[in-house]
Amino acid sequence: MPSRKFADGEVVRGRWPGSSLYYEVEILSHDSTSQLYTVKYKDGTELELKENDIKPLTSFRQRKGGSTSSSPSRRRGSRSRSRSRSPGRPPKNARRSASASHQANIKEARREVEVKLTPLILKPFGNSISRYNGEPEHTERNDVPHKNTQEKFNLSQESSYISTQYSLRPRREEVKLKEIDSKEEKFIAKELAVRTFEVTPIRAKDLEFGGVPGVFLIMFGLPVFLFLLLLICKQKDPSLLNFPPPLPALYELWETRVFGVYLLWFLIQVLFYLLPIGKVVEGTPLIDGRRLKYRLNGFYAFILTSAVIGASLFQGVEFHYVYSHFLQFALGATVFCVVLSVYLYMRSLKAPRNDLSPASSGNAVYDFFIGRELNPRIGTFDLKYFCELRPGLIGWVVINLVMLLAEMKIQDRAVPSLAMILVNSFQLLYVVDALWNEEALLTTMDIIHDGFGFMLAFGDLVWVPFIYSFQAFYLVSHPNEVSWPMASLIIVLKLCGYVIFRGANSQKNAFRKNPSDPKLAHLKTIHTSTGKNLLVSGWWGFVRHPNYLGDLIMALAWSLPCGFNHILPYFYVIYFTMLLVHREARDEYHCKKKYGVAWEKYCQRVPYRIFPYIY
Ligand SMILES: NC(=O)C1=CN([C@@H]2O[C@H](COP(=O)(O)OP(=O)(O)OC[C@H]3O[C@@H](n4cnc5c(N)ncnc54)[C@H](OP(=O)(O)O)[C@@H]3O)[C@@H](O)[C@H]2O)C=CC1
Ligand SMILES: CC(C)CCC[C@@H](C)[C@H]1CC=C2C3=C(CC[C@@]21C)[C@@]1(C)CC[C@H](O)C(C)(C)[C@@H]1CC3
Repeated sequence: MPSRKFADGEVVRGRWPGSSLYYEVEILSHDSTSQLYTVKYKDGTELELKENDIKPLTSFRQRKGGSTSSSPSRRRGSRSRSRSRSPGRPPKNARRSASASHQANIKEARREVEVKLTPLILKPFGNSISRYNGEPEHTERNDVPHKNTQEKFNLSQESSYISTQYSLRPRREEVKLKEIDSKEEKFIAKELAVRTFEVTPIRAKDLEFGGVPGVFLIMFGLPVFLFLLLLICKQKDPSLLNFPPPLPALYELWETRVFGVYLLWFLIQVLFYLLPIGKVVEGTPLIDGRRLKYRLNGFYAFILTSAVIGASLFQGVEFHYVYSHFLQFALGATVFCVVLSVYLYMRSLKAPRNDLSPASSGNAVYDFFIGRELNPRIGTFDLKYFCELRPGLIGWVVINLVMLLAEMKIQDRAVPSLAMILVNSFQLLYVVDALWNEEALLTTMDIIHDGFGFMLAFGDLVWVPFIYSFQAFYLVSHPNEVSWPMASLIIVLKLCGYVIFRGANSQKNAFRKNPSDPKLAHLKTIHTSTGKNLLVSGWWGFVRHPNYLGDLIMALAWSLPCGFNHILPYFYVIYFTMLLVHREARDEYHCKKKYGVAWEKYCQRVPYRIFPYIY
């Protein structure tokens, strides 16, 4: 195995890609396969460099007097606003490295020529995000001259869908110099673009969910856990202190007829998805700049499903069958999800590199879980997008209705209990809201970052319908009478959660769609070097994930109608807190990589992640 020249932690000088400029960097790691070093610039930018592009500090001659540019960022003087923002361009008065002395003429020439580089942004939702939003005295830009402010040129794959390229606009005519300048800039821009669009599998240390052992455990543990929960919940005394009931053998749970009903449900949803109704929108730009088209007809699918369910009830279809075969349905959905995951993994092996998810790692087990392909499609049929909102989410509402009918039947009630009505209506609102705001799904981590594999297939098709309906399932065999004053308090809590959840999501979506929306003009923002801004006031100035806070408050309101006799109905709140805390950490990691210094500034301005003054 070839030996490495530089050790981890060593401070050296690394060449900025595409230029002949060297900046102080720290060696983070070395990949013996690709022979690349991961280095960190002073502003936090992490890049992979070849050994040839790294020099020991001692090989640089220091010049007295000049200010040192110690990162790809440039400290700008008074006229620097109109000058290049290229990482390869040296700052005015910047010290020159000895190794870059052959560039001297070019650099001298640059002093005479003013060149303006304008970031070309690949626009999410077709709106420019390069415009600065907000009043100057209320906002801060991280690209104005500032002692500690450095530009960050993020080349990570996460940021690639908003890649920043550079166009040159010479202000004065100086043909020769302009040519030299433009040649070098074009080269830098090309290299940046190439690197930006590169899909490199993530290294083992970056694997999420506890890496391979973690995802292995989740894949086997979660289905078992699901069946245990459902079995415990069916017991007369569903206390967790009781000995858990034994899991039935798989053949006892398997019913081909149930599986047939499940497939029929799935196919009906496919049919509704394919209906040419609803507007077509473009998703966020992909790694290669392409933007996929999505038809927004989830709400119509819900209306049509409601019509079919209503007609079936009218025809006397026995919905109790779903309740009495609930475990069998859960098994049918799990089997379907495993088959789907195998198909997704197999087809991903033939997928072009650009179609792979940034989360994929190259490890078969991990990729089977997280999903290798980002947007698997059969023609225009987007499998992930379809599964995320249709069979599982709408299925959840239908299951809740089944539980409501089962409660009336089993408890011999003329009308459903207030607790059941509360749970049903709260969760109906949540699902309808998701379908009504379907376009917002296109900017979620699931669509942009995670591939479509076992995790989302199981989450969408099994976990959501069979676990999210758990409160209603619990109430069928464990009635709880809720007083009207208590119900009023729970309704207020639910509405508070909903206002925060919807307000935060809508504010962010509107801002991402059109940052210069006059309705958002009062909001303060931080500018980032990707061209995208971050909101620092409004909901996003309250905590860093106000939408998670709202979601969690709603989750509590869904459980409270079940009373306080058992912890079981609170399982959802506990699980969801863990999910969102973990999700927040994942998002934080990606945003830090994407926005660097600007994200750190945001964290200083908005110190709490989800719960104000707590976390
Ligand atoms: N019921 C359930 O089981 C689940 C529900 N959810 C819900 O789904 C919704 C979407 O969640 P999720 O995709 O995780 O994440 P978010 O909708 O919170 O999106 C996070 C992204 O928002 C952008 N962002 C972060 N901070 C700011 C800011 N200050 N200003 C502007 N943009 C910012 C960043 O992306 P960029 O800058 O690139 O735009 C970041 O990556 C949430 O409401 C969540 O509660 C999520 C998981 C499970
Ligand atoms: C069990 C696994 C380890 C984890 C599974 C997680 C999934 C259940 C969730 C991941 C993200 C989700 C979203 C929603 C439902 C749950 C899953 C699939 C969502 C569709 C719920 C409705 C919201 O309004 C939303 C914002 C559209 C949600 C998007 C994310």
